Amino acid sequence: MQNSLSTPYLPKINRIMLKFDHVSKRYPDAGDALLDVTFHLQRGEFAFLTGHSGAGKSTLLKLIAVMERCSRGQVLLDGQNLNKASDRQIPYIRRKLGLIFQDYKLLQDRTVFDNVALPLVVAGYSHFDIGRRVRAALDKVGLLGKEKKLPQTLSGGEQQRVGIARAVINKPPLILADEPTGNLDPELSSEIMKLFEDFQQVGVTVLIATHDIALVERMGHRVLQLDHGRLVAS
Ligand SMILES: Nc1ncnc2c1ncn2[C@@H]1O[C@H](COP(=O)(O)OP(=O)(O)OP(=O)(O)O)[C@@H](O)[C@H]1O
Repeated sequence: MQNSLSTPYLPKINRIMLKFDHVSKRYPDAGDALLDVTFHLQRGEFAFLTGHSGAGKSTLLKLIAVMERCSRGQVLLDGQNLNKASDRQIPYIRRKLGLIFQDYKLLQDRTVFDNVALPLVVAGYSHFDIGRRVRAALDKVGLLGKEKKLPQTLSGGEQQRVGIARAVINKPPLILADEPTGNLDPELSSEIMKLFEDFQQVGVTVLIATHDIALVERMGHRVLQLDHGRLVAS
């Protein structure tokens, strides 16, 4: 029998952040975009997702963000079965994710501050908390002096940093990035990747889809490789 004194009152933490269990995805009137994909990411892992154009990288990320649902198998995010998630639960699931895109997806008529603040405004944070947290996030990505600028006055690398600050402002446990350095030169790409590594250092799980094989090889992290929807290396 277990001694209750030896059992600390800790919240249950799933060591597995993300699990794909025999996942397939078929789009109507198209072939299988993913076929029998099985892997998992431990909390705090850093992995790249690679593969040719059309291999299924974006589809895999969309299943995690519940922008698409799988046709077979199961996707579990932090222990939650996403197949069973109701539409009402989707905003709460997405708060666990920091989503980063190749084209930054910034609001061009809003300042850097407003772009980064957006998730906190939506979540109902106080004015005081928003100011404090936005400045801390901008400091982290090296943009503290640029809070009043409009995105189009910034370089590509700076705009992506704004996108990253916005993605991490809610302290999500999982960062998903789809070709985050696709529009950047090698030096800026390395700087952005260094930022992702900094988040991993504090326990965040990171999954980055990229075509940039040279960058992937240079960084030496785990690689999940898709080929025509099948996972051929993990
Ligand atoms: N909404 C959709 N409807 C129908 N087919 C789709 C849809 N989205 C993707 N596909 C198809 O699924 C396959 C995988 O596409 P996906 O965008 O996931 O690949 P990818 O590896 O991200 O490619 P890229 O590197 O070019 O972005 C492709 O054959 C694509 O044409």
